[in-house]
Amino acid sequence: MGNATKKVAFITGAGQGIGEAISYRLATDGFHVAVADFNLETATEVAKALNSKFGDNTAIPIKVDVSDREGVMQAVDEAVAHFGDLHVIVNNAGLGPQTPIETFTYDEYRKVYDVNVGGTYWGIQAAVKSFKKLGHGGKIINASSQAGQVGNPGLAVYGGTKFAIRGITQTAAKDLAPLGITVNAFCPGIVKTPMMMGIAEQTGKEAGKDTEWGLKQFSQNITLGRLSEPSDVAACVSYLAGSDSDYMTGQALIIDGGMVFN
Ligand SMILES: NC(=O)C1=CN([C@@H]2O[C@H](COP(=O)(O)OP(=O)(O)OC[C@H]3O[C@@H](n4cnc5c(N)ncnc54)[C@H](O)[C@@H]3O)[C@@H](O)[C@H]2O)C=CC1
Ligand SMILES: CC(=O)C(C)=O
Repeated sequence: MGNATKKVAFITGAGQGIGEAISYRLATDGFHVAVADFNLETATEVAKALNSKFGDNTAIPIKVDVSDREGVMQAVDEAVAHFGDLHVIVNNAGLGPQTPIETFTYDEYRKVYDVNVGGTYWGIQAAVKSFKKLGHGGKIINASSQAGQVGNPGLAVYGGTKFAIRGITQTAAKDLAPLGITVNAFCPGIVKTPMMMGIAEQTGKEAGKDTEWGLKQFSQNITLGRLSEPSDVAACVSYLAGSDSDYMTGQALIIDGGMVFN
């Protein structure tokens, strides 16, 4: 069994955007947080900020490339060795480039699938290995998207990965329930992060317009009339990471301000 006094969460893509907000929210909820990112500089900044707000050893930064299976295994082991336990993994890291359907290349397809889908597979495997070693179940939380609910123009590759992540979530939920492990996904709408600003900029550029125009193309049908803050998403992930969601598995929680109605 593990020996941490607080629960422990491992969060990928935690150096900025939604992952940073999830790190902050789970630290607020009382978790130790492994702030894992390809960019060690931003991960270190986030961990430093959490330690200064919530106390020493609340968080540690970890460098990881989620597309590298062995690297993910090692990164999760590093977090468990440091904190002594693991209860939650949030497979949040993702890439979201525009990929025009007629012209995207093999390399673009491979890169996005390796990070978004591969990173989710390897995060699941690493978490299960640790949960089993620690002798308890746990929670696996995967980042899908509203673009994994409906097709978004220009996002053929990204959208494919986000639909795939919902499928992986349902399958893993069935495979892992006997081990006391729940697996759920979250599906944000249009969230004000560097990723979304990049997509909006490119959409605008291709139409000879600016980023603001590009953003409007994605955000004009939001029922609540505003874009999402990263903290809106983090609040729902807090629910998925906590005991209130214990009787929930294989689900995809849609947090999109009413863009997609099922
Ligand atoms: N921003 C949005 O509107 C939406 C985002 N999402 C999903 O939420 C997740 C987070 O998105 P954002 O915060 O917007 O993205 P972002 O691009 O702002 O941040 C992503 C983070 O992941 C890290 N990262 C990228 N590749 C990595 C790799 N191979 N290994 C480890 N870390 C890596 C980056 O360094 C960065 O810190 C993604 O999975 C995205 O698809 C879903 C729906 C909407
Ligand atoms: C970036 C993203 O997930 C969108 C447009 O839904």
